[in-house]
Amino acid sequence: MTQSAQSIWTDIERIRAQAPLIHNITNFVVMNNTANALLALGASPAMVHAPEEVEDFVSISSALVVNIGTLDATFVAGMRLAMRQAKALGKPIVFDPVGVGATNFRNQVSEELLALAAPDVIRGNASEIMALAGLNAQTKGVDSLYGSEAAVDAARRLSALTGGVVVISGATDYIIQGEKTSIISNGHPLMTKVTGMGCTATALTGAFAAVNSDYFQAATHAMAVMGIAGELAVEKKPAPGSLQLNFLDALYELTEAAIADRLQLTYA
Ligand SMILES: Nc1ncnc2c1ncn2[C@@H]1O[C@H](COP(=O)(O)OP(=O)(O)OP(=O)(O)O)[C@@H](O)[C@H]1O
Ligand SMILES: Cc1ncsc1CCO
Ligand SMILES: [Mg+2]
Repeated sequence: MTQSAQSIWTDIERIRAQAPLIHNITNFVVMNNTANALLALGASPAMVHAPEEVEDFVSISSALVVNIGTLDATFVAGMRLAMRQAKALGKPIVFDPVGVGATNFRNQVSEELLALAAPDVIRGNASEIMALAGLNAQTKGVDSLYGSEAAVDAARRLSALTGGVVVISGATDYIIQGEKTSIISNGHPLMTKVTGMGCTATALTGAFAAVNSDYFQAATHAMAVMGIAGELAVEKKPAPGSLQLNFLDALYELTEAAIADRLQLTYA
């Protein structure tokens, strides 16, 4: 048993024991998927975005996940209030810049939110991380046009700017903070055929950040679990509908042995 597998398992046991309340302001597409993934992992999700109540909700939650996938002015108002409150209370903030680079609205809102309350973890695909770092990156709506390795320099600059962790997901996941880099090579290409697997990675990162205040470790653990659960699900049946269901079962049934057997984690 490697130390890394043990440390991932310790976090999963904490999540299962504590069932931390994870406050999600997320998009209409993935609300159901990410709530179910958080439940299967052992956390307690709530999808709460009304500006009238987000501050109260942040104060009873263990982490805040903000995802800009289906943005409008009301969502933005809720995100501002929630992120400011999370900062004031020292709760971890995980940010998913879905589709940033595709429109000026997404670019402006992301820039404003980052300046308002620097996220502890940002998770995006390569196009999103490059766009967020100020590069004029090409994006195809919410899908990446680049491999994750193309965004490593951008992620490092973004991490220097926020002081937080930046995760680039893809065939290989890079988790970057300052000079530190961890690399997860788990996962399966079929995962791109289910909507919101990236958003799910972000939501799970919220659960790990709720139980592990070393956010570099928390993000690394979340990406490892994401990839391993994806592999287990594809092995049950390699098709998108089944993958979506079997992924939840894999999260729920995950064992320390499966993590130790499959973990593909290196540090650079
Ligand atoms: N080609 C691939 N090979 C192996 N695993 C992959 C591949 N592409 C994605 N994954 C897995 O899927 C996870 C989600 O990453 P992806 O980069 O596809 O998110 P995304 O583009 O933000 O998705 P979405 O916007 O739909 O939520 C990765 O962390 C990884 O585990
Ligand atoms: C498909 C889609 N469109 C807006 S958000 C979202 C979920 C995947 O990012
Ligand atoms: Mg995405």
